[in-house]
Amino acid sequence: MNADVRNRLNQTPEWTALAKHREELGEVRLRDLFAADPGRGAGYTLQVGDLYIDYSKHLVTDETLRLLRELAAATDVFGLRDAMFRGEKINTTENRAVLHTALRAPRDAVIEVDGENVVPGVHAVLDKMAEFAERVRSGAWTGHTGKRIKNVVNIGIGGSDLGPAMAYEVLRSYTDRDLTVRFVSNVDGADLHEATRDLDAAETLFVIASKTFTTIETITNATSAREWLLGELKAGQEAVARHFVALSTNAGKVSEFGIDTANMFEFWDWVGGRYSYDSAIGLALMIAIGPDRFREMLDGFRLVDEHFRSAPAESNVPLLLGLLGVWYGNFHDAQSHAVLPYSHYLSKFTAYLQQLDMESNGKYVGRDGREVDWQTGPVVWGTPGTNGQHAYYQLIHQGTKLIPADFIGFAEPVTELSEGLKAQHDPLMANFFAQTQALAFGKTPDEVRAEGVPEELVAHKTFKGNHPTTTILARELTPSVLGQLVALYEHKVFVQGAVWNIDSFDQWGVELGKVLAKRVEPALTEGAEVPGLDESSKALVAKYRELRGRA
Ligand SMILES: O=P(O)(O)OC[C@H]1O[C@](O)(CO)[C@@H](O)[C@@H]1O
Repeated sequence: MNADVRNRLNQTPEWTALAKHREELGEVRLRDLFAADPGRGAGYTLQVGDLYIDYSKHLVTDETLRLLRELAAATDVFGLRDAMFRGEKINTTENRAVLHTALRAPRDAVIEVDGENVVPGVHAVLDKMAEFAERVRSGAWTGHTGKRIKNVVNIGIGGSDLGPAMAYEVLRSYTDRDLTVRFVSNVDGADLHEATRDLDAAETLFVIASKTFTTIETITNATSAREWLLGELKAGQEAVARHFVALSTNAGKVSEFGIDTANMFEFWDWVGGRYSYDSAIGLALMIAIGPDRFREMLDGFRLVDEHFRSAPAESNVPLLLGLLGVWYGNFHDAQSHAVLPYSHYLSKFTAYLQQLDMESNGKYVGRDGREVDWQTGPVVWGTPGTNGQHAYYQLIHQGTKLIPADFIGFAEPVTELSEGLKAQHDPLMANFFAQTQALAFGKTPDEVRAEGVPEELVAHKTFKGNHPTTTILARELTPSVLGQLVALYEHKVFVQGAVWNIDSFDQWGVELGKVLAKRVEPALTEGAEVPGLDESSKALVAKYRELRGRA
């Protein structure tokens, strides 16, 4: 499709057909869709790897899905997908390939960037990580004073934090429980303070994770961590080598910081920060769960990569999930998307997805540099479901907004729970199934009346239902299943960016704030004049200085 036509996405026949179809469907009711097709519950489902996907509770018909697939074909989603897998530079604003899929490619795969096969490098780093992780886990790697490492503190932010921190939580029951693993991201000194205050520096390894190794928050925290360590050990610079390793693409900056590049685990500019936790950025995770589990996780990623690459449009799960998001965002004016896991271990999963999705698709400029005039990425939010039920589910059930949601749950509790605690799994999952049922089918006024509810309360106790959800169900939360889930969302985000014609792999929107913070800081510390500072910010800075006794 040529660029001009492409930029007028909402004037293409495929888009117009969807808009017309939406009008014709009107207020289609899930109750009616199920009544008309008793096979819908079992029929509107797909399987990818261990993930069973139920999309029956969506406001769609076969015709909706067909039209959405036509939009995907017209926007050449699969063409862009193939270009990504081939290593073409589809991140055009940064002139980079997008190859997180190469991070989980098998050893014998050949994926070229600028004529060079990147797969041997990927496996060389994985092997180096595995060797190091085993040395730490076995006690062979010791600190400066000869003590065994018992604590690992990952310092990084954004993609250099959220992924490994999330995965560490998810796979906690697979971790070495004798190791303390913590994640520090915030430049607020309280974060590092709380992470280190009860640790013995002689037993602590800092993993400095930064793709660029220039991110102010990370370098500031790493510098403070080094001061803390040297102060606690009463040692000189020579102690750094046993207590600091770096995960980065920037060897120059790593050695400038004082970390021996022999202790650096490399990755590449074709790995986006938010797509990086299965690269060297996962080192702290690998130390925690061990190399074998880490590789199982990579296998899970690969399984979904292969599915995305080869499954036909009708059964391609990332394509389906991406298109459902387009349906609600562009044809129902939904502004947000909730991800609601029914697993305590997935407590950081939605926070991780926020960066993955919102930093990727939160854009109003298209690939051609022109402003788009259609909605792009949604606000992604959510927390573990049962907690949400007692907080914000009221709004999902009876509020005025349409909030499509993903429900993620597991048939089995984690193995290490006691029998008593395992017994809590059925009540947990009863909530899981009950909620999507209530959201979809609600409760009619007549059903409420039949319960003898006084007439003045009938409206209050009525649930309109028709709230769309996807249910993702797997037997057990394993490393492989985590990899499958993450790859599923990565590719879903990809599909949406492709349809909307935006570059999902840059993040220019985070730059302005960084530049302004640098300019404002001298005003806070020294009262320096900041040229061009607006009146509101000036007054706020003055108030800050007054409150800190600096005025
Ligand atoms: O790994 P780095 O280079 O420190 O960057 C951290 C994060 O900062 C960002 O660039 C946003 O500011 C993210 O995309 C990235 O994950």
